[in-house]
Amino acid sequence: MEISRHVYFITFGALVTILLDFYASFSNYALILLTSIRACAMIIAFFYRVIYDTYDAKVDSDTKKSFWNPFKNLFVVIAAIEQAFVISYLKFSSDPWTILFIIQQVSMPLIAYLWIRRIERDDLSFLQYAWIEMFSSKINEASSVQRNDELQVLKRLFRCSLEDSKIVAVGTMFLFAASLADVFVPLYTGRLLSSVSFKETWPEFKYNLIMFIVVNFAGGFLGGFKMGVFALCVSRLSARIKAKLFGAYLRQEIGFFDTNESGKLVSRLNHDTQVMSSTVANNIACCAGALVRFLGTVIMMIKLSIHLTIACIIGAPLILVVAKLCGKIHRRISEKVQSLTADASDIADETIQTIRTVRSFGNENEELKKFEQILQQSYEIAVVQAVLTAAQRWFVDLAQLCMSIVMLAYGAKLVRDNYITGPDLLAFIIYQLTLGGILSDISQIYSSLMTAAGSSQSVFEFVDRQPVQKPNGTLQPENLRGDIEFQNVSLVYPARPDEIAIQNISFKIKAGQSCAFVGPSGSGKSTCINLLERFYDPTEGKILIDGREIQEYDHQYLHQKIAMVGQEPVLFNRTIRENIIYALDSTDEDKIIQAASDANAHMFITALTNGYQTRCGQRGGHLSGGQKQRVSIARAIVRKPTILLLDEATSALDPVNERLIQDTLFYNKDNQELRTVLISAHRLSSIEHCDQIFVIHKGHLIEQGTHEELMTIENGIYRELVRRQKMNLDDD
Ligand SMILES: Nc1ncnc2c1ncn2[C@@H]1O[C@H](COP(=O)(O)OP(=O)(O)OP(=O)(O)O)[C@@H](O)[C@H]1O
Repeated sequence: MEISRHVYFITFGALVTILLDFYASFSNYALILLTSIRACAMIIAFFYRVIYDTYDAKVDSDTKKSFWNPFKNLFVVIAAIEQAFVISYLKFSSDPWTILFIIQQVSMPLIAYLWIRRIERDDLSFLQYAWIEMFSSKINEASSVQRNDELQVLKRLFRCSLEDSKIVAVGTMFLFAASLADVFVPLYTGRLLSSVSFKETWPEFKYNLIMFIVVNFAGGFLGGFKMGVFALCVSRLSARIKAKLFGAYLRQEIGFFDTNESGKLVSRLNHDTQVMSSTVANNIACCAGALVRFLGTVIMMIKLSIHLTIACIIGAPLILVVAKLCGKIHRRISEKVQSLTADASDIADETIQTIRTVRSFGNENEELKKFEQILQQSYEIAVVQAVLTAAQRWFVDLAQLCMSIVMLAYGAKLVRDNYITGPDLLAFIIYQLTLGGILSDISQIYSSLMTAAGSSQSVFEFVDRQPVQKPNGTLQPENLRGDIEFQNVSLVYPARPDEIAIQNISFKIKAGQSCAFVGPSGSGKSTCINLLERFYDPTEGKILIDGREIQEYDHQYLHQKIAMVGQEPVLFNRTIRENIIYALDSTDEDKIIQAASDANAHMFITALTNGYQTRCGQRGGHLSGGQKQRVSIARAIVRKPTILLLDEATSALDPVNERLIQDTLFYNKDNQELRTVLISAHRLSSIEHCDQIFVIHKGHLIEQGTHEELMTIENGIYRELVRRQKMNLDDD
């Protein structure tokens, strides 16, 4: 059915009810007045709608809603007050017609309100809609698609927690038992209080006292167990999700890390997974508990007095409307506070990470000022938030107080008319207050479940993400010779999809050769080396090692045979020894010392107080640039690679040391063979002796040959680079 037809249908139904109300309330002027106002409002809205739908179908639905919403809310409020009047003037009896009439009166405005909202939004089921309507505080933010997604995500999260089904079952048992005990607390509190105030007999007082102690003790005791068990679930779930997410990160291709900042990924890992696990375990538990308590409380209230229960249900929307209105503003403000807090922590994080740069520019005060500015902004918003929190509390309390006054006045009338006893009225009032608490609990549970769904969605997206790289093969030949071939290789980096980093590059390197990539900065030298490490797969073309495509090889095998020392060698915050043997199962001490000696690092390491046990600091920050380079060279050669990739690996060393190390690098002492070595270097004097030199310029391979051959090319780039370097000119 179209939206407008729904509206006509509802409006027509409401008009019929109004006529019925006129008929029922002919002797009451206040009621006639209210009914008339409602009727006028409805008629105006009805014709407005007809005109709108007929003549101005082009007007966007938001504009229509902005007109329709106040009317609709007005109907509901007036209808609720009107129904309250109608009921208060009824002569209550328990005959089915009266009950039917009451149900119709109570349900009509609620149903109309819910349906109108439903049709204005998305095609949700009535129950889904009722749930969102009653408890959502972010009505306009999410589309139905999102809500369905959120529901799916929550279901999946729930399934994840079911892996601990036994623990969850025990927790749920305690939860139901504790909630059941809680249901009886108001009853016996009321009875105990009234046995004191109405001076009941000692046995009655004793019974109420014992029951009061029993239900309170049982509620607290079982509740404690429940909390403990669910806390266990939270930590198990959190550990599982964290491990899954971390595993998913490690599976991704390097391009993924180019496009997703590490801070964001770490925050997902630490913060979002925690939010997910704690919210789902705690809130699903709380939700189940709250529903048990809600049902129990309503049943007890009906048992104590059906009249008061109905009056209470009529008033409840008023409190919900107030709470929801404040909640909406509150949420917006807290989002702003959260984003400012995140900004502040970003600045702090970045400044601490780059403290050396900040210090070298003497920019500490500016950074502090920036930080303080954001703190000030978030403080100002926090003040508004504090005022609003107070106002919200005040409004909700006021609404509750009004409700309580009405209930007490109406309750007193019922006591006078002998519909309810004094002690039961007291118990009822306590139940009514408890119900308010439960409703607000449920609304908070809903909000935090939605927050958890938001966090989970992005976490699951990462968990499900399949790396956009060809899967690794299984090839593990016993001997890898070390022949390399590039066939028309091109690469576009994922972070820069519009630029070609290298294009149509082809060359062959024989096993045991040493080759160098040279060219101006940014020309694509490191890119060629990265491709051999399989950090990226070529966008076009093939890379062959010993005649087989690089992706056919097993991942672990390939990285045992190919070692790389990068431009900015990264060491782990572990000991030097641990850094050298990184990713190796076992290495005897002699081999470690041999590798360190070959990398010309043994001397400086043994000169340190703790020798090989010296810790390197974060990213190797406790060592000098040259020391870091030498430790990482040792790390590369200790595994006796068949192919060694050196990307500016000796740039921080003096020429004498550089030459010394290079001589040992080309030779694989294990099998007494030369190894294939690829060097990317700016210092051209260090690569003159290489078997082949590839000159790369703007992503193209433009010259290739030995030093001597390249020096003979007239106007050749290599020759020009050598000339400029000899004259100490910049090579860019
Ligand atoms: N991860 C990346 N994402 C996007 N673009 C990149 C990435 N790495 C390099 N580039 C770009 O690719 C081009 C080639 O870079 P590459 O690092 O291969 O140059 P290079 O010749 O090694 O330079 P240098 O001598 O300065 O190290 C450059 O334009 C660079 O900006």
